[in-house]
Order: sequence, then C-alpha cells, then structure tokens
Amino acid sequence: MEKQEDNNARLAIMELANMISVPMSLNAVVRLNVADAIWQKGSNTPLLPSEILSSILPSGTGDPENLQRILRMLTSYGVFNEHISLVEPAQRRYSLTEIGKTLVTDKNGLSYGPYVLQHHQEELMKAWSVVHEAVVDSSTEPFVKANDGETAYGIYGKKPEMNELMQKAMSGVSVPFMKGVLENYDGFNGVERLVDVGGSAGDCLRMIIEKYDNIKDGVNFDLPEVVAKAPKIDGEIHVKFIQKHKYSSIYVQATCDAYM
Ligand SMILES: C[S@@+](CC[C@H](N)C(=O)[O-])C[C@H]1O[C@@H](n2cnc3c(N)ncnc32)[C@H](O)[C@@H]1O
Repeated sequence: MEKQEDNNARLAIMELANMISVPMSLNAVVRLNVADAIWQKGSNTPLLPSEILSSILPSGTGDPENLQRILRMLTSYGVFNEHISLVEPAQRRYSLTEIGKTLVTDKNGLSYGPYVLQHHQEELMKAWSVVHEAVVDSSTEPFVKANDGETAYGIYGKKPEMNELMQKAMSGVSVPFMKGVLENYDGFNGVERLVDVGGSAGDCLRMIIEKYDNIKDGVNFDLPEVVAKAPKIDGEIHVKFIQKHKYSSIYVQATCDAYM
C-alpha cells in the first residue's frame, strides 16, 4: 500500500514539474485559432487534426501530428472532446467542450482567447522565473525585477500592442460576466452618476448605463492611454474620460470631458 502511495506521489510531482505544458498548449491553440476552426459557425463537428490544420493554414503546410499532440493534451484537461472512430484505420477527431467554446470568437469579436494570450506575454512570463526572489527580497516585485524596473502598466503605456491586448482580454472576460451580474442585480436603481474605477474599455459602464435610464452621468476612470483607446459610448449620457494629470498613484480628471 505504501509503495502504491509512493508511486502516486512520484507521478504527481512529475506531472507538476511538467505542468507548464498545459497553459502553453492552451496558448498555442489560441494563437493558431483552433477553436474558431472547429466551431465553424456553430456546427462544432468533430474534425481530424489535418482538417483543422487546412482551415487554419489554407496554404496546406503545417504538421497535423504535432497539432494532434496538443489537442490530446488539452482533451485531458477538458478543452476538447476526442472522438475515436472504431473502423480501421483508427482516427481521432476533435470538437469543443463547454470550456473550449469560451475560446470561440462571438459576434462582437470577443472570446476568452485574448485573456489566455495576455497571460502568456513574454514580459509576464519572465516574471514567473524569478518568483522565488520575491521570498528572498520582497522590495521589488518579480515583474519589475524581470523587466528592467518597469511596472506592468508602465509597459502597457509604452507598448500599444500590449495595451490593446490587455483591453481585449478584459472585454472578453467582463462582458459575459457583467451580463450575468445585470440579470441578477438591481443595485443601480436610483444611481445618477456612476464611476467605474479602472474601467478599461468601458464595457461594464456601457452595459450598466444602457440598462439603467436613471444614470445620467458615467465616468470611466482609467489610465490616459487606456481611456484614449476606449470606444465612445452612444446616447445621451455624458461620459467623462479621464486624461493625464497624475496625482499620487492615480490619475484624476483634468482636461478632457467627452460629451456624447
Ligand atoms: C484588471 S483591469 C480591470 C478592467 C475592468 N474593470 C474590467 O472588469 O473589465 C484593471 C484596470 O485598472 C486600470 N488601472 C491600473 N492602474 C491605474 C491607475 N493608477 N489609475 C487608474 N486606472 C488604473 C488598468 O488600466 C486596467 O484597465
């Protein structure tokens, strides 16, 4: 009995040691846009790796065997369903599970894909390799240490592509979340001015003021470079966008009020 427990423990530690293969495989399928290739406007028909490949690489290039290895790995973590044909030659086809469907791009261009990509950007990945240093010396956080003294939002401010991905990641997560909140929560009744602190692209604010006519004034309070990229909100509502003017560690409204 003890021997069996030892074996299980050894297997478990090896699995943990290789755990990086799971999120990195997930990152790979998002980069390859596998979910949209399988979804095919809602059919979710089980496909061979070679069929998925010809959809994501119409040039006919690529390695279906390597794609299959990634799909099998993620099948064991509930992202795909594997369908094995009983007739020879045995073939494996893949469809999306409920988890896999979160990676499908919806009619608004949103999915959880950007959230996956955002968490695996090089700058963030570098921080993980120095996490132990946070224990040895906590004066500088691992992200800052790994990125030559830059904070995450400092880098987002300098790199528009990172800023854009961050906003897309937040929208992909927050829009379905806020939909659920608004179906079950009525605490915005009677509110006239609503401030979303760290509102990113302003999705949550927009969804709330679309539902509640009583809100006459919405404020998206975020960093200048984030607010500059936030889409304008239609309607009669005044949306005051926060611009520049640094006060302490937060940004306060200074110069630019955009009235719709
Ligand atoms: C995790 S995101 C949340 C986004 C949004 N609330 C949502 O649910 O989609 C945090 C937000 O805080 C903003 N933020 C970070 N530091 C800030 C600061 N000093 N002043 C204002 N906003 C800041 C970021 O730009 C980002 O949009």
